[in-house]
Amino acid sequence: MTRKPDPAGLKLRLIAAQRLRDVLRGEHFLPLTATELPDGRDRALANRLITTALRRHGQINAILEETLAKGLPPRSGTFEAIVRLSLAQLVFLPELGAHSALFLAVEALKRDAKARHLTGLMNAVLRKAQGNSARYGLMDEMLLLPERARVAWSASYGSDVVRQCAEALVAGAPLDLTLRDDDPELVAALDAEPALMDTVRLKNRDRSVEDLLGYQQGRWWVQDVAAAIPARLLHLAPGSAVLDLCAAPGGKTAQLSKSGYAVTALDSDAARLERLRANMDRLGYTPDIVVGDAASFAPATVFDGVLLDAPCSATGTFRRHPEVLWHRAEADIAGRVQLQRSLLANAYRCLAVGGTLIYCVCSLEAVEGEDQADWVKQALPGLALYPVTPGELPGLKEAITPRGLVRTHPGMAPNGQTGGMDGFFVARFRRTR
Ligand SMILES: C[S@@+](CC[C@H](N)C(=O)[O-])C[C@H]1O[C@@H](n2cnc3c(N)ncnc32)[C@H](O)[C@@H]1O
Repeated sequence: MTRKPDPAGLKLRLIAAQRLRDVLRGEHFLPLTATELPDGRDRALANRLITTALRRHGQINAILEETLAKGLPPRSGTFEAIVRLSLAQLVFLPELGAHSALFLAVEALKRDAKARHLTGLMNAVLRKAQGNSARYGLMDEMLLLPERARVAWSASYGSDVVRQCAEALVAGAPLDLTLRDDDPELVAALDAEPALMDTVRLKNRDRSVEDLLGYQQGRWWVQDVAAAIPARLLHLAPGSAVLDLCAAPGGKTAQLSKSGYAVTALDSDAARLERLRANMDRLGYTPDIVVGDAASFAPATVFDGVLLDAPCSATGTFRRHPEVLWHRAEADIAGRVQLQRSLLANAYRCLAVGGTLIYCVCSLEAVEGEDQADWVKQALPGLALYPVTPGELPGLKEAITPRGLVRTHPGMAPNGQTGGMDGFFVARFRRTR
């Protein structure tokens, strides 16, 4: 007996469900690649379903609460991933058609021995959601954010910014590039617009990063406009010795190299440093590369500048990694705060008297940002705050706080641009003794 061929669209949903399941279990979201799903249209659709399910995670939680009286069935294989992908399609991507969402959800479930007994439940949930899809489509945007983030961000920035963050979560992020050289012809050919200093923003993007003009020749690197701010604030003389702690994959190493500094790039993750090395080879920069622990690294000679881009909750990157919002609990943010303090203390030891330290995190949590600047004041008295002035960030004065710290969030954009920016915090210090 010959087996019936799989219905069209099933394979991509099975692969998407696997990827979403991994992310729900705590992995970082990486879009499916051509190796995983060679057909470009299938791949684009699978990635769209996953990203919609992740961006709408909070609203889908509310739908599941209403439609699953007893909650998610335990030990049910891919059930949760499939129901989330199907709700994403049914409610938030109606142009893809309801029929395929319902039919392929059940077909996908039948392929999973741990979940195939739940086809009745899947049908019931999706039919209820279909009946209510107009109402679900208009759900409160605030449901998009977990309560922890809503409360913490409201306290730090006010409710308007929280709403802007919710809107930015749905909108996603544009692609920003930092240019290796002043290159107006390249900017025009890329259909990009100047965003801030040597950062440009692509207006349209119809291909993968590697296929964009100038990538292979190392004429730019991908870096959100907010992420490009910290390295610009060092202002040292060319040739100065600069230590880039926590450097991989090297966006800031490339900027420091471009400024003409003698750069040492350190990271504890050897595999990520290999990516840094490949990036520097492509761009033609030659920093010293060191595998080491930034909390205990003891250089033979101190540095004129240290940039500490500390490991953090990464909640400022939620437009590209919506899962960070749901993976970060209070306790693990507190763990990162302690790690950041030990890295700050060692960054101070690595810095020459008179040298400049930049501390930054891609986080929207004040405990990892503004509060750390307060901690430095009382715990590391040899470091004095060296305020950032409005003239240093033309077109982005609103990001500079009265104390001279830099705070960006997705509701901001430089020079009247649209498309927002990552949430970043930057503090600059000088070693006084
Ligand atoms: C925010 S990422 C750095 C991004 C990088 N600066 C850039 O601009 O491309 C944080 C990095 O910290 C590294 N890291 C975490 N703990 C570390 C430690 N104790 N010592 C050195 N690096 C560490 C991670 O491996 C990761 O590459």
